[in-house]
Amino acid sequence: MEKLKSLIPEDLLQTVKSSSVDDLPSSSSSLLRLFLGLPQFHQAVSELTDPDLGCCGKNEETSLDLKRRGNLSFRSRDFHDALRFYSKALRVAPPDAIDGDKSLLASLFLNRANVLHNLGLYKESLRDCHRALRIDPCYAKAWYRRGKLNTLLGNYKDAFHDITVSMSLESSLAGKKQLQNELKAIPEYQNTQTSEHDDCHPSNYAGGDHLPSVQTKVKLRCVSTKDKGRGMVSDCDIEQESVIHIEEPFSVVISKSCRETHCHFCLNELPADAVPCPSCSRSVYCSESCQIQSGEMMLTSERDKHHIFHNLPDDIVEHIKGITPADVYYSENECIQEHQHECRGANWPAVLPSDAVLAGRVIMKLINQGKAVMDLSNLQEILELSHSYSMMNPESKLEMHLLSIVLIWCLSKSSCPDLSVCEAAVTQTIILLAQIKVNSIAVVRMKSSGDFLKCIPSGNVSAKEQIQSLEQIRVGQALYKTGSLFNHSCKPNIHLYFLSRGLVVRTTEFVPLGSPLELSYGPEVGKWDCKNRIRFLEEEYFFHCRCRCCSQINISDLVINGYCCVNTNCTGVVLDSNVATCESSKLNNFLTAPKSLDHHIKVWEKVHTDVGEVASSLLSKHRDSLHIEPDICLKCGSRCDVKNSHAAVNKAWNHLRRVDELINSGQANVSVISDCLRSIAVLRTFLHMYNKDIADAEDKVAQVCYLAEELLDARKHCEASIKILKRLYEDEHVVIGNEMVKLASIQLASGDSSGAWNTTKKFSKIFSKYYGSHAETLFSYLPCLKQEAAKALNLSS
Ligand SMILES: C[S@@+](CC[C@H](N)C(=O)[O-])C[C@H]1O[C@@H](n2cnc3c(N)ncnc32)[C@H](O)[C@@H]1O
Repeated sequence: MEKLKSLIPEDLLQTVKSSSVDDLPSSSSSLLRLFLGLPQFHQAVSELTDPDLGCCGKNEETSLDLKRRGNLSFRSRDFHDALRFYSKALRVAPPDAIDGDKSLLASLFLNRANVLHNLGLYKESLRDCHRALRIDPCYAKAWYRRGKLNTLLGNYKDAFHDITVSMSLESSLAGKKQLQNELKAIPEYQNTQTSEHDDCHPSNYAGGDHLPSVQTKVKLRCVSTKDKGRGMVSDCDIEQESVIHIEEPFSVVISKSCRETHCHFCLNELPADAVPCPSCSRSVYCSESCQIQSGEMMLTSERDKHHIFHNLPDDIVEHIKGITPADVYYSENECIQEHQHECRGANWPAVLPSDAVLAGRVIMKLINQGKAVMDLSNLQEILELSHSYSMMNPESKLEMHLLSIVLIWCLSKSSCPDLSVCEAAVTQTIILLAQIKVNSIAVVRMKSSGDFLKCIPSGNVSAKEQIQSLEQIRVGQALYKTGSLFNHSCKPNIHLYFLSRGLVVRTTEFVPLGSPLELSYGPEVGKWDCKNRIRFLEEEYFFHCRCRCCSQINISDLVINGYCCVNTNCTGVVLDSNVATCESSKLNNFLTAPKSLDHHIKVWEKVHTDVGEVASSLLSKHRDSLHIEPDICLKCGSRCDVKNSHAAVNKAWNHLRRVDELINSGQANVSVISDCLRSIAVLRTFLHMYNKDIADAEDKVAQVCYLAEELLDARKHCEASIKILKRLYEDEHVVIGNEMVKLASIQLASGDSSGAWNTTKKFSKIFSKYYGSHAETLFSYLPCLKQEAAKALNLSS
């Protein structure tokens, strides 16, 4: 991209960078004309579309080499390395390649099945045998391995049939005899289960996560609002914790960082027996059903070899046909085909940013559905999504011009020759990219619990593990057409989460009829102060937030970055100039809007009734003093030197930041704790008691104390952090739930079973408010922590 940018003359560069939506036809056609005439452009795009130049195609030689390396690792019993090599070999193996007298793919699946068997991953191994047999139904060793696995898994009837088929394919007498013995070793199979086949039907996708249904009585409506464009509102009273919306994405693309670890269709974590895309070496799926749903063919043998088994008993032939059907059943309608146009080894989907790949998927979906015309001139009217192109910064505008030209070119060259590379297509794609910026949603998962969950049995802190903490990873980016109609609020009343690639939206409070249903696009009251939230939304989403909390005074915004008063008897708050400017403009807007004389009083009462006892401890009780100025205490009016306080706080933080390194390198000990306590004392001297920095510092100290096995102190500091966070958010905010998970693990470790049990009940209630019955599926350590707490309570009673 940088090379292409350098080819644009200065005047055109300026035209593009300063373009508005109305200028797009002219700026995009000038840029397109320039590029089409430049050999450097053609050179660059041919590298993106030519499968021979790219690195995403199949390659028999590489696959054979990886197979050899896998074999060596297997022989030296390094099963993890062998698994890695065979999985890589599978990704680059061409579907028709032969190794010796066998299909390369079938032999790789079977080799991997052997490795998985040795690693104790029996179900995964069974699935790989199944895959080898679907490609080659006459693969005696695969039938044999399958029989062994089915025996281990207690599927004796299947095991008997598998070994019988293997025996029928075995030519040597000695071999037949050995198999005969294996058959005899299978326990009596009457009334035993049969194995679960790896179901490849598309309706069965996504690692088993099925979307819940929307509560039957819930009604929503899309309305036009004065400040925020269209938005969703409730069309009836809606109870807290109701599922109000579910939706499959219109299009989704996996994050670059998750390409090797997550399924490219459902975005769930990949199992050890992941299946590759049959046409490229880039995409990989958790199962055949995801592979097919993505629009790919499953790897199957084209020849029907079932006649070879004609002299076997009928029930065995049926068994064979059940496992190795000649045709795989799937209907075109059930396939999303979102990946096909990126296949055949072209490099551009691996190189272009996610926004552009997502745009490519949207365009191809609309073309495949017969909705978009070939010059894409009707794209906007089909999608009906909002965008903020004119508000974007000059660099983003230039980037979008370049990306849309490159994308349209790549699509037309690698998969859709009828697509016209013209000004209309480029203009519409630029708008689509702008729509994606504002409307696409990051699909997230909680980090695998296995990475950080160590449920500590009561009274035992021998493991030097960090306290539980919840980390999200961004696994993909998706466009949900209705989901994108929910506006943002810094104090949201709905919460969204994902089951596989499906979106679930839930209310987190009671929502009366006609109220806006709004979620947080990232910033929330309690997380950042008002000016930081506004800045984030302007930079990332290109709009100025008009939610209630960004236009009216609220206590959290006043204290989150506040300083304390110099007067030690005063509990008031002092603001620096940035925060004071933002907060006083909120106050002024509020005061000046209605003109009645009574207004001042009304505002004052409102402030006090809304924020209750905290407000009265922070602000002057005299109506006339309702005035926000930097460096002046809002309660007693004392002047404070915020600059000086700021320097002292920074110094303390530099110290606390170094503590992180010690925690991570496992060097947290008692001397670190006393240093941390000194830093906290500094923070408490200069900052307001509800300043978020103190909560963060307390949290850090709790961590250090926990690692140093000073559990009572760990608990005290964890509780201190929670106390502040409750003031900044609200008692039952999910952030408090997360902190309580930490508190419960400290309580468990210190043997406080009833404390742990009570905390567990509290955080379970909070998580259920946000995630309903999915909480325990999404956070697999929650049931574990609950179980430990219950066990500890029973033991102690
Ligand atoms: C994902 S869309 C939401 C639907 C949009 N209102 C529409 O008409 O299609 C995001 C856009 O909605 C508007 N919006 C959402 N929340 C807002 C808020 N709190 N304040 C101002 N505008 C908001 C902004 O224009 C933003 O770019």
